[in-house]
Amino acid sequence: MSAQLSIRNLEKAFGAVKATNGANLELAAGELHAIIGPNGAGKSTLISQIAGEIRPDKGQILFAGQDITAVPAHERPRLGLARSFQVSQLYPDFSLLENVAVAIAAREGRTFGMWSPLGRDRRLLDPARQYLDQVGLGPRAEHLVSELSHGERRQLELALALAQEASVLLLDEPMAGMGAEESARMTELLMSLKGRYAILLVEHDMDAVFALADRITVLVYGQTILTGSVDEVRSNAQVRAAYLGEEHA
Ligand SMILES: Nc1ncnc2c1ncn2[C@@H]1O[C@H](COP(=O)(O)OP(=O)(O)OP(=O)(O)O)[C@@H](O)[C@H]1O
Repeated sequence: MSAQLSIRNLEKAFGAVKATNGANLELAAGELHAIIGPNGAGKSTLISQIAGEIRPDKGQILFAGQDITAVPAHERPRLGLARSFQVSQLYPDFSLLENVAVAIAAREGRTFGMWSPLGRDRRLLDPARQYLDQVGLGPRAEHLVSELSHGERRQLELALALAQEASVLLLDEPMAGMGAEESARMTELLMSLKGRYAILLVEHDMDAVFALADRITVLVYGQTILTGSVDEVRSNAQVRAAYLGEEHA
C-alpha cells in the first residue's frame, strides 16, 4: 500500500497537557482509516495538525511523500488535502447550490463579491449540483442553508469537502449530534465514497466505524497505541479495557 499521508512521531503540548504525544499513522490511497479513542485522547488536535491549523511541536506530516509539516492550512487543499468545512462558516441565506459554487470559485482562486451573479454561472453551478447529488442533497439544491436539518448540514459539509477536489478527506465526527436514521444515511454516504478518496475519519459512533473502516488506529493520551483491522481492534484486550467496554467487543 502506498502511503498518501504519513504522520511520524507527532507531538503537541498545550501547557502541561500533551495532547499529541507520539502519534504515528499511515493513510493509504483509497483507504478509509478511522481514528478512535476516549474523550480528550487528542483526536481533534491530531486532525487540526494534519489540516495545518495547529503547528506540531515535533514530528513530521508527509503528504504523497512531501513534507508538509510547515505548509500553511490554506495551501493544503490545493495539494489535495481537504478538511470538511464547518457549516457555521457558510452563508445561511444563500442556497446550497450557491454555497457549493462559492467553494468551487474559492478553490479555483476566483474573486467574487456578494453582488456577483454567482447564481447564474453554469461553470460553477453544474459541478456544484453534481457534488450535491453525490451527498444526496440534489433535491434540496435550491433551498437555503438555514432551512436544513442537522443531518443535512453535515451532508452539505461533506459536499463542500468534495468540492475541494482533494484526494484525502479529513472528517472530524461527521455523525456528531445525529439520530440513528441520520447516522445510517451518513454511513451509507461515506460507503459510497470509499475507494475514491483516502479518508481519515474521527468518529465516536462505533457501529459506523466498524461498518466503514479498512483500518482503525486507536489513540490514547495523544499516543497511537494500535493500528489494525476492525477485527484486530475489536478483539484487542487493551482497547477493550481502555475504550470499547463490552458493548462493542
Ligand atoms: N487549544 C487548546 N488549549 C489547551 N488545551 C487543549 C486545546 N485543545 C485541546 N486541548 C486539550 O488537549 C487534549 C486533547 O483534546 P482533543 O480535543 O484533541 O481530544 P479529542 O480526542 O478530540 O476529544 P473528544 O473526543 O472529546 O472530541 C484535551 O486534554 C484538551 O483539553
